[in-house]
Amino acid sequence: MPHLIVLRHGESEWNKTNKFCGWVDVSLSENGKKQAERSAELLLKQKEVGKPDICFTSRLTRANQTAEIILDRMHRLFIDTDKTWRLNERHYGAFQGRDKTEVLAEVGKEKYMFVRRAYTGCPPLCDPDAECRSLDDRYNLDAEDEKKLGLSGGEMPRGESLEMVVGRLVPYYKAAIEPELAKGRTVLVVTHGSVVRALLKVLYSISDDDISEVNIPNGIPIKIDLDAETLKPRKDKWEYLDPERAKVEAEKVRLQGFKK
Ligand SMILES: O=C(O)[C@H](O)COP(=O)(O)O
Repeated sequence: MPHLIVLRHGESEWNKTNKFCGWVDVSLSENGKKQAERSAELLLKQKEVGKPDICFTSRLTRANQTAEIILDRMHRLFIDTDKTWRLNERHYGAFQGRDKTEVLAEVGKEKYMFVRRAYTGCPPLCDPDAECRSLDDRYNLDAEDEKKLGLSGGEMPRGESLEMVVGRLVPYYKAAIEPELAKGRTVLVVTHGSVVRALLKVLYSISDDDISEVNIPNGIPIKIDLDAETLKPRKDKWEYLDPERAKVEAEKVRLQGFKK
């Protein structure tokens, strides 16, 4: 039976300092590294799932570090690890680098939560020559793989809604990730909060309204057992490998910016 293991990276330095991050390439905090270690421990206990056969991650350091820590602890550093911009966090546009509490005070609670969690919520766009777009060389790194997969990334984003993340994720999921699951493999996807939300929305047919209530904690794996034929989830709800901690941490994510 194919297994999909999905998680958001461990706490980043900017998660810790309450800043919007998006495509800015920051590292894990020490706590984030510990969360990655704990994720590996949780996965090692999942005897029926077995160890990952292949890993997919983003072009951002915080996710790559998390993946490397997990694979190292599971003695699976030798497996293929595919990196792609399509698993990057949503681009947070002109909010990137800004303090969440300051943005909340500036735009008000309704707009703040609309941008963060509404399906169509999009931050103000960043300047075309903004620092964060220095990723474009790595973005171009994917050009060859994109061509092989029959994908074309188009213009680099300057700010994304969750709807836009779904739009750039799904073609990649179908072209690169699903074929691995169709082989009955265990696939590890180490990515970002918005991408996990996008994937859950598609896999569990979560409505555009209901997805705004979904918050993703740092560094707690979600195990999704898939039907071998349809590659759809066998259960109607995803399960965290540490459900109690996930509930507490997800609420903290929702409240980011409201408490200093
Ligand atoms: O990119 C970021 O700022 C965070 O990882 C996600 O932030 P959010 O939970 O406010 O969307």
